[in-house]
Amino acid sequence: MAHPVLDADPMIHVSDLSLSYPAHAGGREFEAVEGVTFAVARGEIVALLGESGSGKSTLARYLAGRGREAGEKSARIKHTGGSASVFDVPLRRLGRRAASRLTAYVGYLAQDAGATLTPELNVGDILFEPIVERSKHFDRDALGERIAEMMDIVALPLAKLQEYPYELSKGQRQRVAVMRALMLDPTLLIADEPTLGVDANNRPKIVELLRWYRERTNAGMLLISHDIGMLEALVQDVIVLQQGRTVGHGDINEIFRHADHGYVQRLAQALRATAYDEIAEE
Ligand SMILES: Nc1ncnc2c1ncn2[C@@H]1O[C@H](COP(=O)(O)OP(=O)(O)OP(=O)(O)O)[C@@H](O)[C@H]1O
Repeated sequence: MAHPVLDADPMIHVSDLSLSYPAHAGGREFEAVEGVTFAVARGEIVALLGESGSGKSTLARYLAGRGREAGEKSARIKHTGGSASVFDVPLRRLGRRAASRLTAYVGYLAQDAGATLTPELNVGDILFEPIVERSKHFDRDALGERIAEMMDIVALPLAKLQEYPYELSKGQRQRVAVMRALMLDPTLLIADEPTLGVDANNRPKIVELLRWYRERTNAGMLLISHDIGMLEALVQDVIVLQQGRTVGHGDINEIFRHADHGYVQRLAQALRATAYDEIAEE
């Protein structure tokens, strides 16, 4: 069984990758990602962009080693072509044990993760949960200090540690979810829309948290985000998907300035317009 090589460079290597959802409810197998090629170098932050339904979440979940984790069979991702590896571990036919070995190092923030926090746990327990699940022996004081530092960065008062998800706003829940994804010190973070549902004033706090984490650990990141503030602060390379295929790939400024694909041009315009709207709001 392949063991994760944590200093592998690139961290993520994807070549001509195709991913499908199985046929269900009388429908056909659906190819969500088609022939995608890219790499994320060690310590690099790359963004995946593209309109709704372009395959971003499918690709992110698969690369996070969670492709077969979905409860329903119909949501399990099938590797139908090409290759993908993370920390030199090939993802095709990844067994359960190999997956759990890999996911110990790959943090994953699912889309809308703030909405799926365990309702019966308070924020403190939600943050400790991944650690407790891994081992009963940990330095509670050191972790407590780290949690306090993260709470400060995302501007959540410490009193919130005692509150339950239903007592928090949507944006507060999302901030807790992002903190939780960092608790196991992932060497690679794959995050699906980390600032989604967070108001414009609080989005920079999530950006700040990711920047802080990255400075501490030099972790690599694959971010799905259309948040222009986040892209500008953290990202250099972007991959643009449309209907499962790559339609742009390269330096963010180059891609947006010299976009030769109509969709990328429209996306760049839309992102600029969003940024201006936000400035106008403030
Ligand atoms: N469980 C599933 N079964 C069949 N098709 C699916 C399933 N989940 C997603 N799809 C389809 O796969 C395609 C890619 O979906 P995906 O969620 O990866 O796109 P996305 O770019 O992340 O979109 P969004 O920005 O809306 O999250 C879509 O056409 C979607 O309808």
